Amino acid sequence: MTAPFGERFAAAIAERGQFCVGIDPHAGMLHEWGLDDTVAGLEKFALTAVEAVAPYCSVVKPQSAFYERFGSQGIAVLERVIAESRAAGALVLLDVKRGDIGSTSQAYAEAYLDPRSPLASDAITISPYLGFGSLLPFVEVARINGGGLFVLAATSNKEGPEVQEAMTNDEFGGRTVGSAMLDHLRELNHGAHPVGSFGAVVGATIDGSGYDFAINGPILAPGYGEQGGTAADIVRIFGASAHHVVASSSRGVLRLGPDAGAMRGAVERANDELRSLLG
Ligand SMILES: O=c1ccn([C@@H]2O[C@H](COP(=O)(O)O)[C@@H](O)[C@H]2O)c(=O)[nH]1
Repeated sequence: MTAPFGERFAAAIAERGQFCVGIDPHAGMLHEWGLDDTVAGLEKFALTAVEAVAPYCSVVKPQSAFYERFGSQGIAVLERVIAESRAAGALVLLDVKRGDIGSTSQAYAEAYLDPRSPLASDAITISPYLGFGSLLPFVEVARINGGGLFVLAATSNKEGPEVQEAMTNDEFGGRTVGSAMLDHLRELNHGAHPVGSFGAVVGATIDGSGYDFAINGPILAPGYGEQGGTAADIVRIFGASAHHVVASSSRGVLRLGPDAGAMRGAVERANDELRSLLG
């Protein structure tokens, strides 16, 4: 039986560090690598990046949108990215930001977290915009299969605060929407050791004051690198909770390709920097 995601996450970052690489085959990046914006270009790009970084980082985060763009053939490439990243020993966090009414959430959960699915990953990102309760099928399927979830709480983009910093009414605790999501995660992870399986997405670019990040769960911090987030920001934003954070960068690493040594070097530098600041 697969161990709970939280256990596997804690072991992975202890062994390989707190840096996550996003495998995001942007059309412009394919062009920079001298590849065509075709399925063949996508496959070459994504698998070259996986081979260069997956053996050296704890978490690999393919962004589903860049594969979906090519329809079923792009999804077939995503399946290989997932399989080859896992074979290289990295945890795969598929960035799909799914979420719907409960019955549909159930189907999404089975698509990404049931090991019988061709897209089965270690963890996925999910969106709570239909209410946290609508996500409970994801929680059930994750529990059964040892999977992990990362719920959007305080995202890295400048538009996020319109929703995430809106206040809930008294019936729902009179707190910001982002804080409400962190509170739900804290409840789900209560008592888990070494850390729970239910994580938050919190940008490495945000102010962060006003949030309590002690959720006893993993935290994905995208926006590191290209969007301006730094290792110092991880310490500033998360404080004592920083030891459960993976800082994620996509373009910041991929821009160095197709030179595998350069991409691997970027992973090692980021891991070293995070280790020296986070201990
Ligand atoms: O708050 C969020 C949530 C997800 N993302 C995703 O992370 C990467 C960022 O890519 P960079 O090239 O390192 O900027 C991308 O897949 C986003 O969809 C995010 O940026 N912010």
